[in-house]
This record gives sequence, C-alpha cells and structure tokens, in this order.
Amino acid sequence: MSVALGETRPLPVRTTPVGDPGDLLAALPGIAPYAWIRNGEGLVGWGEAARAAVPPGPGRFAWAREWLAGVLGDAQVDDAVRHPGSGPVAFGSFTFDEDAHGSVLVVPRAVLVRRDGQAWLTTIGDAPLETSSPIGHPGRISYGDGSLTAPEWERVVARAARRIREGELEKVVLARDLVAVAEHPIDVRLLLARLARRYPECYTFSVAGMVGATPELLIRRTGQEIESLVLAGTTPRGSSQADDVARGAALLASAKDRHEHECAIASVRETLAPLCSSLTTPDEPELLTLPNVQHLASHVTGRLADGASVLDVVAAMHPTAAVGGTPTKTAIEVIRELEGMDRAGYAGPVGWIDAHGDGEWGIALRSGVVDGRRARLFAGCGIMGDSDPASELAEAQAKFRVMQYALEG
Ligand SMILES: C=C(O[C@@H]1C=C(C(=O)O)C=C[C@H]1O)C(=O)O
Repeated sequence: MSVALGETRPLPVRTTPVGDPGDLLAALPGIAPYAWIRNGEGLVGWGEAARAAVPPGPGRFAWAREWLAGVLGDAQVDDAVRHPGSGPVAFGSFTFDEDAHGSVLVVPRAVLVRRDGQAWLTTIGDAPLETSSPIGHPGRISYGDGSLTAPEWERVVARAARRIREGELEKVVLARDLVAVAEHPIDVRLLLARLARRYPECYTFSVAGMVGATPELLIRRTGQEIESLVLAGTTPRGSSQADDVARGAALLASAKDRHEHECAIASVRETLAPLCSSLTTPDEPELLTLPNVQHLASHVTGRLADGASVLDVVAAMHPTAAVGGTPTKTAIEVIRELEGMDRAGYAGPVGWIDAHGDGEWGIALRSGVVDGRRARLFAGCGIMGDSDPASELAEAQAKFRVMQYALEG
C-alpha cells in the first residue's frame, strides 16, 4: 500500500535557501513531475521518498492524515528556511468519488520552491537525484468520445434539469470525458510549460498523472489563516471586446448563474463555519476572466478556530457544490447514475501539504489523466432546472480547450 523510507527509518530532510531558480518548471528533470505553480511561484518536485495509495472509503482523509503524520512527523529535518512549504512536503491527488481507487500521496525526493520572493530546495536522502532527460513531443493528437457522445450527454443534461424542476434536487454538476491519443508518449513537462504560460492565473498542477490548470482554489492554509476561491457560473469568452463585456455583464445579471453560484458559496460557508473563528464571504460575486471562459468568483477568507491541517479542511469541504451539487448526497447519486464514467481525480482535491499542516489544494478542473500516449480529459458544468443542454455542451467544450491546448500547443 505504501512504500516509504519513513516506515523503516526517519526521512533525512534538508532545506536550504537558493538564489533565484528562474523558471521552476524548467528544473524538472524527468517524466514523472510534481508541480503546483501560479504566476511563476509555487513548488515543483521529482523523485519519490515515500508514496501512499490511499484506500477508498469514507475514512480516506483520516487515513491520509495518519500516514502523513507517520512519514512527515518522524522525519529528521534540517530546515534553514522555516516557511510554509519548507521542510518535507507531500503532493496529493484524491479521486472525486470517495469509493474510487486512485487517491495518492507522494513525498518527492527533491522539492524546489519559490514563494513570497524567497526560494529554497528541499532534498531527502543522500542518493544521487535523477538526471535530466530532454522534453519529448507527443506529435499528432486524435480525439475520441469518452463514456458518452456529445448528443448523449446533452440528453443526460436534459434529464438532470427535469429532475431538478421536479424538485428532487437543486443543482448537479455533470461532466463528460474525451480520450486523446498521441503519436508519441506524452511528456507531462511540456503540458505544464504550456499551461503555466497560457493560464498564469490558474494553478498548474501535476500529481501522479493528474495534470491540469485549475482556476479554483479549494483551500489555502497559512497558519490559522485560510482562503478559498469559489467559482460557479460560466460563460465562454466573446468574439470581440464588446461581445466579451456584454457576456460578462449578462453573466453577472443571470438569475440562473447567480443561483448556481449561491449554491456553491452556501456549501463552502456551511462546511467552513464550524471550523473557523471568523469567516468572510463577499455579498456579490465578481468576474474572473480567463483566456477561454469567464466565471462568477467569490474570494472567501477566514481564521481557523483550532489546529486543523489543510487536509482536515479539504476533508470537510469536498465535494463542494461547485463540483457536486445541492444537496450533496442526492447530487452524488445523480452523478453516479447519469454520467456513466469514473471521474478519477477530476474535480477531486489536488495540492500539497507540509509537516506543519500548511498547504494549498485546488479542485482538479481543466484537467486530464495522462498515461503514456493516452490522456483522458474532463470538463463539466453546473446544471440547474432551466439549463439549456446545447449551452452546457458549449461551456464544456470551452473548458476542454485548456487541456487540448496543453496537448497541441
Ligand atoms: C465542473 C467544472 O467547473 C466548475 C463549474 C462551473 C460552472 O458550471 O459554471 C464553474 C467553475 C467550476 O466550479 C469544470 O471545469 O469541469
């Protein structure tokens, strides 16, 4: 289940300050990179000091917490930096569905970090680190439908909207998948470089084959302070500046999208409030404009009441109504019934945690599972009673463009 130096002897960990490392992604030597990058800052990792396949089930986050406490807590740490993200760090990706296999935590052997104007390198053990291999190009990419064709998915959206109108639930997020096959093996480092350049405002991530650039921050913990960026309500970008502005204004004024957004905010508020001594959610959403879509966005901040780690907060929050629905339990059942696919890590939590419980976790959107020459891409939309299947399909296509760009350039 887990291979860990830390289970046989404490991990010897050393963190030292380094000069400006330049482009962090350019430091990644090989084809199994770990990354969490936004606006040129963040963490990249390589090698494996410890790895856990997290067993599925309702206790998976508690299991992960215990495993981390064993591996990171017992490490022999020489940390000259003492900043969130220094010392030993684990990257993680959890499946959307708690009953699915595939959740993973990895403590890389080397982690290079730039945060708040400082940079440092953490290494584990004395064995030589991986040497650098040249970045490979995937060649031509061809696409096929995943579990449902576009017309089938539109029919599923119509069925979900009807069930919402009939009062079974208030909102459900439905996704579909596309299968991309490349001529040559897909080098994740190339995808990361393209994503980080095109979507600098998003969190470009890579954890054990789960790769993407998500705009949605589930939770950041820095000491007692927490932050979250809640997104729900979307329109594609316009064809001209005037069209773009008009679409943004229509999104802000849309009763359907405001309701969809309110569901997402309410679920975040309900799960965070019991953990916090203070919590601030804005009265009105603002617009977040990305190269492919515009979203309704709300920046939530708070202060934790006790010593909950970032992973404890992730456990309480997942799945938010931005990726599940309202009420959560019914929405999950409807997703399982209608989507007809395994979401894997898509729409699940992805991010990193340090030995003090600080860290950043996003919701793995605009993402795919990369394996050799194949990638399974995912995109979904919040469905409300008055959702129009053709518009939801267009929104999903716009969201697919992120990973299609990563693959094709
Ligand atoms: C489900 C996705 O995105 C989510 C759904 C949104 C919506 O329906 O408006 C907006 C942002 C995300 O919370 C996705 O990108 O696949």
